Amino acid sequence: MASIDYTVRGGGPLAGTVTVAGDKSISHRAVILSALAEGRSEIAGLLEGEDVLGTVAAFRALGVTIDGPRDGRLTVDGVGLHGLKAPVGALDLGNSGTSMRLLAGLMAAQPFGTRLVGDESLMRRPMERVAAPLRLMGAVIETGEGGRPPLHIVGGRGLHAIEYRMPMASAQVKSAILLAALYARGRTVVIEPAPSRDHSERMLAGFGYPVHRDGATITIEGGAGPLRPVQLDVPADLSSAAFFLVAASIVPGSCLRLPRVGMNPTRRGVIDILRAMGAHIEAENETVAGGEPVADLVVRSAPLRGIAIPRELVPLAIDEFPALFIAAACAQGTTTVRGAEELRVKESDRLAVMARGLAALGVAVEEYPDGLAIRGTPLKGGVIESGGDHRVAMAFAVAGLKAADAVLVRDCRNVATSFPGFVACAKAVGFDLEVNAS
Ligand SMILES: O=C(O)C1=C[C@@H](OP(=O)(O)O)[C@@H](O)[C@H](O)C1
Ligand SMILES: C=C(OP(=O)(O)O)C(=O)O
Repeated sequence: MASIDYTVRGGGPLAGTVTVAGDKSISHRAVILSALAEGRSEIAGLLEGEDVLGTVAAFRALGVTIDGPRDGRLTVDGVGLHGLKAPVGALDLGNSGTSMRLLAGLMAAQPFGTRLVGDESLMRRPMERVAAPLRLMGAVIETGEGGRPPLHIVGGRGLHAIEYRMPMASAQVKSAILLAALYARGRTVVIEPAPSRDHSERMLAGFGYPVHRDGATITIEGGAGPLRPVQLDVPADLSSAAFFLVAASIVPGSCLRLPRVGMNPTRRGVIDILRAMGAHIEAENETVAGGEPVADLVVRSAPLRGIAIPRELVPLAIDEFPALFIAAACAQGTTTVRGAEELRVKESDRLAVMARGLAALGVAVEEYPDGLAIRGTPLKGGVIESGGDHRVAMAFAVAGLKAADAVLVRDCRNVATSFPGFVACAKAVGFDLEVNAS
């Protein structure tokens, strides 16, 4: 398959409104819980990115009738908690860690077996983190070599509740356990080492299923009733908005408006970090959509300064580090992040791939096992290997706005997994961005 490359050149101020697509994490969960509800749910604002389309395809293969998506609208005829059917063949979840880990939890509780596979990147990602707690619940799961996919899940095991202290802050692990716990005998307790995104807890409650939180402890009782279908509006994805928050901050004279962006406190670390660096971001028209806080964001360019990013903000901004590293490269002084070793097991090793790319643009970067130190430097042009990682590709497209010469970003096809409209949005507000197939 031809590689999709971006060429970005520096330019004038960015201006206008960017309507970023629906939140990826919330979209996955909306599809999953709608499929398990008793009756028809209607979702608006769904992300039509490949990752979410993979989750939709998986539920069709599990016997759920789903209409759409069209213009972000999806109608799901939920089959109830016990209505899924055995799929024919393996479920291929493409590039999506969220799909594989959440489905592992759900499939562990089904009366039939399943096999979960993915693309080259997903087949390298760690899966023992979900398999281990699910086995403690009574599931039988085989992982591939080194605890990686494929996942072979033997069905027909009655699960029982556990009390589980998670070793890392991971919403995917937490959500896999919560989905399995819907079917488990007894009361499951999950304890988080630090807050991770809480969309699953919020959405389960929205579908009428009781979930209790007390500090770091989440409690859920198996068999506590059906999920009731809903009408749900997915907010715009702050993780996609982050590229534009950084872009407008670093290009002098810029001002962008981003409507209806998700502002969940367990997601908004990127705003707190950028503000601490001196960014000018305002939230207007704050309201609630689909059980999630949303706001219109207005960002204006501002001189940024390097900071030591507080460790407690790391899980709250985990997907935004590629964008934040570009902000750091354009800031005055040095920015350090530590405690971010999870970045090594995303779609790529985001610490290594970002460090290499920044170095290619002339930035002084020091790499630690769990972080980076980046000294702000005027960027030169160059060629960047994205490692097939959508967030790395978009981050370096933003860097191109500030580089002295063109920045060529290779292997950008996977931008379609999380933000298929990225190029159109970027061009509409003034990016000088060319797409080439090589
Ligand atoms: O639950 C989710 O929707 C996600 C959780 C995070 O992963 P971890 O659970 O591995 O931290 C994040 O990086 C991913 O993009 C989406
Ligand atoms: C890590 C990410 O997604 P996933 O784990 O679902 O592949 C991401 O979107 O940055």
